[in-house]
Amino acid sequence: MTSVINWASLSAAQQQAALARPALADSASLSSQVAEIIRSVRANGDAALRAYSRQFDGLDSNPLVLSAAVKQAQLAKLLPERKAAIELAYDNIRKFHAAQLPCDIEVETSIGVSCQLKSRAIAAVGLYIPGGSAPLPSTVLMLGVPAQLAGCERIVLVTPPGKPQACDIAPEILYAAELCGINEIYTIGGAQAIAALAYGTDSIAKVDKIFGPGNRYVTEAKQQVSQDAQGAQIDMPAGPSEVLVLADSSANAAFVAADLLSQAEHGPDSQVILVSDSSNLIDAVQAEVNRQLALLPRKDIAAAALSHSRYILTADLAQAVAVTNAYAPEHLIVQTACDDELVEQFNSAASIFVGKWTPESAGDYASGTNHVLPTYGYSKTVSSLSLADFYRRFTVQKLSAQGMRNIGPAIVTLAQAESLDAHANAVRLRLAELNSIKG
Ligand SMILES: NC(=O)c1ccc[n+]([C@@H]2O[C@H](COP(=O)([O-])OP(=O)(O)OC[C@H]3O[C@@H](n4cnc5c(N)ncnc54)[C@H](O)[C@@H]3O)[C@@H](O)[C@H]2O)c1
Ligand SMILES: N[C@H](CO)Cc1c[nH]c[nH+]1
Ligand SMILES: [Zn+2]
Repeated sequence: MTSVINWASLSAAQQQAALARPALADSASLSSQVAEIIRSVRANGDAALRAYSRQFDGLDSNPLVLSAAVKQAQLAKLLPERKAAIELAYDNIRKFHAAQLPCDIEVETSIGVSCQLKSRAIAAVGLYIPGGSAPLPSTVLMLGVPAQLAGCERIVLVTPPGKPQACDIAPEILYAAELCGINEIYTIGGAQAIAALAYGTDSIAKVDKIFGPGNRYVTEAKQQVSQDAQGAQIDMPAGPSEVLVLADSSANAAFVAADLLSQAEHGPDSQVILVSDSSNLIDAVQAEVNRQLALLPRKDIAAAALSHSRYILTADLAQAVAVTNAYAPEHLIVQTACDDELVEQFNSAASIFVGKWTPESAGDYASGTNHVLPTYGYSKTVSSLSLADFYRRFTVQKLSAQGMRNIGPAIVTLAQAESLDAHANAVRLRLAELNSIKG
């Protein structure tokens, strides 16, 4: 059993340490390892991609490009009930994201001065679908549906190939991709896939923006390429899964334990936290976690994640809310006697699951919300993935002669205040011309 942390007894430094992310440990060596992978892909292109597939994914020769024939052969293996479930999830995700379509706006700020805000789809997007430890067709929907709705011209999907062959991309991934109209698919994963999307190789043309979650290598690579002007923009740091459950004595311990385990099974560096004002509930959840863990096929992975899980006892629910806001979880599940009241008090969770009938699995797969979410505490300022992320916004302004007369003098005054005479001249010349026409 993991020991229970009594929050009130910790110093500020101990509280901060108790909320540290395991995936961020040893970040210096992670950063240099990933930098070397990116450097090698930039220097050696496809050859580097094949070498890393051999090293990390155990593949002797990776074709890199998924052929139409292999795709059809894999799709033929799809089970009907899985096809139906993917379609249900697709429909719900599409409904929720279609409601987010941006509207262009036009405002006349002064008479004769028109300002517009327009949105246009980003032309080329790269979607990273994790596949190291489990293929995630649900992530194809989370990224592919908004890319399709936005109307991105080129949608590229990369995913690590299953063993023993590069063509072993799960049929569910391929069917979800087909629903989203994605035809350009590459059998690569990890930091090397991110480098290929950001800089291009002989087989893969570079994209403008990279989307998608992944393990610590993938997430670090996304952050590195986004800091290079020649690289690519990214959606957000969406690393190893995290869930914080805030529950009181009214919660169902078996449900809470199942919710914690559902994220612990993602990977050894996932993090799951229970915060409660009830020590009885914490004891009951710990017992349930041990009982349910033993029955899981992925118990070794979940056990590794549980080794850095936390059970935090707070003095009351107000303190539980404060701990939750300080941690800024990717996912927050609330199971208390006053859920709706508490929801208003959270200011940093990326996605919130309210009440005993709302497991995180609902949002992971099929409620319609997006499961690509910021981790590592970034949700304090970074939002969950939405349709807007697939657009670029830009402004358009147009002044008529009257508009120039109306705001020109103020522009000249402001330019003079900034000692930027050339700025002022660009307006003075026009005002002079207007005055001469008038005269
Ligand atoms: N935050 C989110 O929105 C979100 C959503 C879904 C999944 N996730 C997370 O995505 C992650 C998926 O991880 P995964 O590992 O299963 O798949 P992945 O596709 O992210 O990573 C697999 C790749 O990692 C590379 N790799 C493995 N070991 C390496 C090493 N030692 N050095 C360098 N590269 C190495 C390999 O190239 C491999 O192909 C999980 O942590 C899961 O929690 C997050
Ligand atoms: N919980 C993950 C996001 O952290 C998303 C996911 C996909 N499949 C199952 N779960
Ligand atoms: Zn999940």
